[in-house]
Amino acid sequence: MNTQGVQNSVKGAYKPRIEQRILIMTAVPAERDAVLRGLGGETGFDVLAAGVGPVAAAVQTAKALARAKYSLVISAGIGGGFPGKAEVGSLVVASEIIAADLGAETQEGFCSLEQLGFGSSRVPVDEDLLNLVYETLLGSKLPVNTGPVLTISTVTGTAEKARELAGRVPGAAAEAMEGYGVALAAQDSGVEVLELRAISNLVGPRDRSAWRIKEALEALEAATSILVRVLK
Ligand SMILES: O=C(O)c1cccc(C(=O)CC[C@H]2O[C@@H](n3cnc4c(=O)[nH]cnc43)[C@H](O)[C@@H]2O)c1
Repeated sequence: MNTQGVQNSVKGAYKPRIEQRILIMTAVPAERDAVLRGLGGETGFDVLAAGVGPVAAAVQTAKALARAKYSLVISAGIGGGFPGKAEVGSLVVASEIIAADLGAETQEGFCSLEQLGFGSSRVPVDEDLLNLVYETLLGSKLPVNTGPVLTISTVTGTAEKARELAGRVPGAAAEAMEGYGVALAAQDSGVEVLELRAISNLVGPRDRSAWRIKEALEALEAATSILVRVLK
């Protein structure tokens, strides 16, 4: 928990200590616009489209955090769901934000930053905040799961790679391309972070024609319109 928020022992009791803004980072304008529609003109939120990938996300998040005070940063957008963990059209709230391809390939398999001794490839999510968001969405009857969300720089395009990632991160629910960049910038500023993904496709063999972007953007909008009531 950082110094900008207050928690007590009651589950789901996350409350910003003073009125501060919430920053929502998306990748592309279509995601930003879905979030803005969900917010319905509510004040206290800044919503940005940073570009695709963790580097653009980190750079733009850090710049935004330098411009204003925020109590919370949310990485939001569409994402791929791991088969059996998150269906197309559903939502995933990250329990942990993991840089899944940051490391080294070896003859024995993938070596993470931790294994290489270069720090952490994982950014934790505050448990009370996660519970508040997950339970709110669950209560709203929107299809929602929680689990680790992987950040990758290259969209997974084979069943073999999907199996490798799921094997490496037990319980992995979704993958996307920005969460870890947003999370690292937030962590560096001592601000809490969340990642919310609306599932447009399954992680596995590439079939861009099967991506259900419209449905995912509608789910993102619906989730935002529910969450706006509890996050402020
Ligand atoms: O073409 C469009 O209309 C359109 C509208 C909104 C978003 C897009 C994107 O292509 C966004 C790219 C964005 O999506 C995330 N994403 C979605 N599925 C996956 C996946 O299976 N693996 C990794 N990332 C995924 C990712 O965060 C990209 O930034 C197009």
